[in-house]
Amino acid sequence: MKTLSENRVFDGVQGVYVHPSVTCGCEMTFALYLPPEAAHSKVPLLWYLSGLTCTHENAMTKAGMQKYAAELGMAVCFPDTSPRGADVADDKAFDLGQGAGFYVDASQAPWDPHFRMWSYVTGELPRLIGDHFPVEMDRQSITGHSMGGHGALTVAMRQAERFASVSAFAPIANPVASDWGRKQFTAYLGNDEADWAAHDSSLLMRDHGFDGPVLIDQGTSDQFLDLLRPETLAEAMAARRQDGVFRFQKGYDHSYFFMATFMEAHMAFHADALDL
Ligand SMILES: N[C@@H](CCC(=O)N[C@@H](CSC=O)C(=O)NCC(=O)O)C(=O)O
Repeated sequence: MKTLSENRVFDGVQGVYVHPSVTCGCEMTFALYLPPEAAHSKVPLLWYLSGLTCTHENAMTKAGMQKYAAELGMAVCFPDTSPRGADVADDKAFDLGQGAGFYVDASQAPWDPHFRMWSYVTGELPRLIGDHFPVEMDRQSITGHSMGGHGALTVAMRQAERFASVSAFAPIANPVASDWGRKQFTAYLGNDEADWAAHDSSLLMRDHGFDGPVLIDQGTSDQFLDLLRPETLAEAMAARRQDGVFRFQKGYDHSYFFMATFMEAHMAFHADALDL
């Protein structure tokens, strides 16, 4: 692993690191914020999974998480959203290929050699972080935006033992019934829709939910509302009687201005679940 940069911010360190990924078969970059406490003891870890077109950098620079992470004593990890490189398959569309890994392991050509974001964020990257940084791997929570909200919810519901809490900003909430999902799952996973269900947060919520608190924020002026299908997840939470809150926030769109506005509340929610 190589350090690309380390900057002091709110008395902690915002680092960016690159490592050869066995899972993705290419170099992967991630960012990790360590709060001041991490200089002398291990700290809990919050994952932030980003959306379409993002790298590790968007949330690191625009979500305003470092101030709250420093105050709460929490590390934050920002993975990339896909494998990258000249040898990695891509597509002209912004919502397929590089920058659009959808947190699944592809089984179809030409994506299958590298597009293994499920295994990367659930296996290889957590192991690497736990081995190299002062984080408490038995105290983790997860959040994300849009495609990353979909990732956060599906990872949390399928690896419930790993996470104290899950939240999401404007998640792609029902990808099996949306053009943000059907196109990508067909490309990455193939035509058998039975293989898609494990990556749909509304279906997972209906089937088994999450054993912990859930917080979802969705802007009412989001330009992608019809693709996100928030009502399907809200209905599934109600049907499941899930411990959680689903909030429609009046006038907010899909941008990082929305995340920055509600980030403090999300981080306080996770801090509470992590007993901070
Ligand atoms: N270029 C696209 C819009 C892409 C976009 O809005 N991406 C969002 C995530 S959307 C769902 O996953 C994002 O977070 N972008 C990065 C940012 O820094 O804002 C279009 O033209 O429609």
